[in-house]
Amino acid sequence: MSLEQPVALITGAGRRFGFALAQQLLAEGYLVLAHYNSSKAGIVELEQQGAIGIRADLTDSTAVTNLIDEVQRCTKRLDLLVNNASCFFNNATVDADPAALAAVFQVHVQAPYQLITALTPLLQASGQGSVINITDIYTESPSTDYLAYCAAKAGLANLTQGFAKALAPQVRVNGIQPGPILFLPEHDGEHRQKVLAETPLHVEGGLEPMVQAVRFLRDNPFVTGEFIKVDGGRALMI
Ligand SMILES: NC(=O)C1=CN([C@@H]2O[C@H](COP(=O)(O)OP(=O)(O)OC[C@H]3O[C@@H](n4cnc5c(N)ncnc54)[C@H](OP(=O)(O)O)[C@@H]3O)[C@@H](O)[C@H]2O)C=CC1
Ligand SMILES: Nc1nc2c(c(=O)[nH]1)N=C([C@H](O)[C@@H](O)CO)CN2
Repeated sequence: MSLEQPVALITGAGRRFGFALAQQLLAEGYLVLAHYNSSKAGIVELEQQGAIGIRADLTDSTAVTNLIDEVQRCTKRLDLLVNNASCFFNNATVDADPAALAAVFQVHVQAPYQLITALTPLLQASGQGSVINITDIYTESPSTDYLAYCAAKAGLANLTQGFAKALAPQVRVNGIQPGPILFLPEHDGEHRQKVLAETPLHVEGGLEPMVQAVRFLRDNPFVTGEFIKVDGGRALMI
């Protein structure tokens, strides 16, 4: 790693948005620390492009500590931390399993808190340290089908504002509130049509608009404690 090479840690980098963002940052010359839990195949692909894969189950605080230790072994600076990892559990899932309920808050609140707190010295050493937390449009108007998930994402949104105040001026902290950027394979046509009918731009956003929002928040030196909605206008309708 050269002295000037920027370094990014992305959680949940093994698939979908986290994977796409990792590839973009690799292409921009970053040393990417690609965190994952189960998506090893994506990490192998990123490692072939120069990333360093680090596994940690973010429901396990000891695993998070080990992740932090590994990051500190890999680098003396951190230019960008993206808290992307997320477990999208609905009410039925968390009602059936107390561990799933706990996981929603461990992954979305506890682990980001641990990571931001412990990695602040590396973010300060960057001279342009930036944290971007991926929340959700439903933090302000919760979905009744995902009560715990929305509460946890609201907690991450609050951490975003709190750390923005606490870490200024050395480190900026912002959030992105996605809408329907990428459906899950299990989302059937009826669900997709319903969601897009309720979305003013009537299309699934895709991952590039999210990457563009990361670049804006990363590069704008006078924005902190702020959120960008990348949702096709869906937040207007909920
Ligand atoms: N897709 C969409 O339309 C929307 C997405 N968002 C948010 O945008 C972000 C990216 O979305 P998307 O790519 O669809 O997310 P996914 O649900 O596809 O991926 C989530 C990532 O989180 C990781 N993860 C989940 N649980 C754990 C855990 N216990 N320990 C460690 N890592 C874990 C997964 O790792 P692994 O695969 O290695 O297990 C995975 O890489 C998320 O924060 C999501 O909440 C918000 C609104 C809409
Ligand atoms: N971790 C995730 N969180 C969310 C997802 C997802 O796929 N993974 N998707 C949504 C959207 O509601 C989307 O599925 C459109 O219905 C919210 N959060």
